Amino acid sequence: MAGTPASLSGRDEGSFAYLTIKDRIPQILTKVIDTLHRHKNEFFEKHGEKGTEAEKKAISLLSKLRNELQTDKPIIPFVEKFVDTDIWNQYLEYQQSLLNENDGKPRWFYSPWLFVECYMYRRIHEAIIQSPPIDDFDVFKESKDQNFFESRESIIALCTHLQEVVTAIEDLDENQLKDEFFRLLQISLWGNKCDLSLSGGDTSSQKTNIINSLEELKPLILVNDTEHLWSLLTNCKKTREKASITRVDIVLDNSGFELVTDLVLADFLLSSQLATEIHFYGKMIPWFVSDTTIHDFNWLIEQMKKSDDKCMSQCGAAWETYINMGRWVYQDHIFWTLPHEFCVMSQVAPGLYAELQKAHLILFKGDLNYRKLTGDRKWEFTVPFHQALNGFHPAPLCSIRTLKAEIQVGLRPGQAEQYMASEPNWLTTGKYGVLQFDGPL
Ligand SMILES: O=P(O)(O)OC[C@H]1O[C@](O)(CO)[C@@H](O)[C@@H]1O
Ligand SMILES: [Mn+2]
Repeated sequence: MAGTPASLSGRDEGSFAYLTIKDRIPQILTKVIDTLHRHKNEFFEKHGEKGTEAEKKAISLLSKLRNELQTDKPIIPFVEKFVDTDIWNQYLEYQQSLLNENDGKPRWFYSPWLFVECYMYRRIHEAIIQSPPIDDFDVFKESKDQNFFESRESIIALCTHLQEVVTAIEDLDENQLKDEFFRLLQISLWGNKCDLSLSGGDTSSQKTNIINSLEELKPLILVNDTEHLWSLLTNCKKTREKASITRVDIVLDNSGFELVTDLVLADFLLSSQLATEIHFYGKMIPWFVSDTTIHDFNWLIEQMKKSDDKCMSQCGAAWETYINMGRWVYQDHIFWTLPHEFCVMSQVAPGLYAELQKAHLILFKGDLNYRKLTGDRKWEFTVPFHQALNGFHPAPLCSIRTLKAEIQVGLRPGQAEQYMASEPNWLTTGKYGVLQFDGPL
């Protein structure tokens, strides 16, 4: 693509991309294989010998995949028919077309990191769907659920807080509402620390009450555009006609604690009438270990509803009502599990792009979405966010992301250098975060 910098890639030895492909991805694959092993008896009980055979088949396909990766073999096309197989295989051809003659085929440690990392998760899915009758098994389900259970205390604290706010909402003045909005945005931001891909699939839950840590964490927000979000939504609220809507779309990231923080924010947006309708987008297949699928979304709300904690169950019941009333809408689209940068969405998935255009504001949760928003490219730190979006402007948008990849744009001159000097890994530990807005002011 002319005028855009090169992609992050495993070609850069020692880079985070390189280390992810070398260490983290094989570790995740090994965990997936272990998980299948551990469920052997369950598969047998459910499907008899056929279940055992399927487990063996999936494991052999995944072992082959791990071997291809570790020996830097060419990226091979998908064979199993699925809704996105043709698009994926076309994309593989496109990656091939970008190479010079003597570069050979796209390879794990040579091609763009975003592409090969997405490809790995799609290959895991292929191994599973090639192994009926266990073809609907989510290899990451167990760890996603564990993250939710381990975060119980923080979830209770958060739900208790939300119930207090919602009960008193009519009495809150403009400043108090604004403070609450900022608080819940920050909670949703730090909720993004809890993904299971960065930790190589190891547990990463929220064990402390995050509300008490917000002040301490504030200096770690490198770009904080929350004022813009507040102006935009209060403006919508003031100018809105009686019957008209304000729609906020949330492109979800991880299930478990992070999803609770997002739903709490979504609840507040409706309760405060800053929005009248929320649309959520999840993944159609298990993705980057902890990403939310429709099963995770429904499962989590069900767990909340039947919790023995009163505030948790109140939240669960309210959220179910929002869904039944159509004020919360969950939407799937295969585009979210393709390897494409978002700047090509209008060509690759025009229907989805048109859908996003209906939003007054789009919130993109998490690091992978940031990588796709900016194309996972080696942008200068001071390049404006608007420029790095490379033409992707369906509606005003905001990235809510903790930094877990060597990419960040829109910083002030000197800001990056300041962190670089004292903390060489500042870009990849999830310690820092951004609430970064793009849209007309
Ligand atoms: O859940 P998130 O915030 O998208 O983070 C997933 C992250 O996992 C990693 O790919 C590491 O494997 C990050 O670099 C990546 O973006
Ligand atoms: Mn994720």
